[in-house]
Amino acid sequence: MTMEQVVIGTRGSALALAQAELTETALGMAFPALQVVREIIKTTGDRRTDVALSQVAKVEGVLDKGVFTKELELALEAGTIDLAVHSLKDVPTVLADHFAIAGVLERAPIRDVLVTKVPGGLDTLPAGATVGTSSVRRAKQLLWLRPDLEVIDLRGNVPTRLSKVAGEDYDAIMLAEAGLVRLGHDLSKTELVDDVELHFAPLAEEVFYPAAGQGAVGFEIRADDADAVAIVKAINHPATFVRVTAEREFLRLLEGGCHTPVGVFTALDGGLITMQARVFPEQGGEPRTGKAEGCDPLEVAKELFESLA
Ligand SMILES: NCc1[nH]cc(CCC(=O)O)c1CC(=O)O
Repeated sequence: MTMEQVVIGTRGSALALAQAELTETALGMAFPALQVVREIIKTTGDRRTDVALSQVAKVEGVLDKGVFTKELELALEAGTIDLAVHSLKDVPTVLADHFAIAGVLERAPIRDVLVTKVPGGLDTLPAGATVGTSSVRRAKQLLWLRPDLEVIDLRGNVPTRLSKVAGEDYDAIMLAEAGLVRLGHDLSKTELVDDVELHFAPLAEEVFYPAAGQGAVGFEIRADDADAVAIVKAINHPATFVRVTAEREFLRLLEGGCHTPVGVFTALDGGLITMQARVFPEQGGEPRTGKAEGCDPLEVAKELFESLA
């Protein structure tokens, strides 16, 4: 990139575009003279809405997840973009050496939300209700908290999924609060979708553990692009960066050994990081939960990992 112009790469979903716009606004405020160009890139995850998300990586041979990020990395590599805007929870915890996450936006809420056709929350869903999600983390926790529920795979971007819960196949679905809020939904009200009234029930993170990095937007750049590093540092939100660094490090340590569903979240109070995790064994059974505290994100992650290992 030049210091006159930066090309940002984004997926084309409504949420991705909303996040690209937040990024452009932040860049515009920090660098009024900088020309910001937007390049929309389709990823494997956007093309393959026909297969369950957990299968996309296998079918398409995309290693280490990366189903929503690989094409953006290819564009970074090719120099067609200088900065990739990602939902951080979709970014693999291990990047090639020539890439880096140089900064993040201020985090949106981290909770998961149950979207239902009858008012109420997870406790009041009728026995045997069907809940749509494509996340193994959400599926495991749902069935652990409510073994009577039926979890059904559900793909598509946020507006598509809202439309699906309004239909007949699902009594409820789960979505990230961050995505809903960034798309302008007001969770304190009911909402009419396809003439059906939908209710939003955010689940406290201590009840339903979010994904590492949930609600955060991360900026990936070429590690040797000093100009890109500098502009990203200028719009970085340090408190969010500390929290997501801890969460992603915890996930990275776990992934070294196995591929298990995990929920993890942090809080930051002054300089003190508190991290809690819920890890489901691969073979099924009761999850392990743990908590660690400290001031260094990598150390907190390591301590929690070791206490659960
Ligand atoms: N590809 C799924 C994805 N990646 C990021 C978000 C929402 C925003 C976030 O959690 O940061 C979503 C949708 C969802 O989980 O409901």
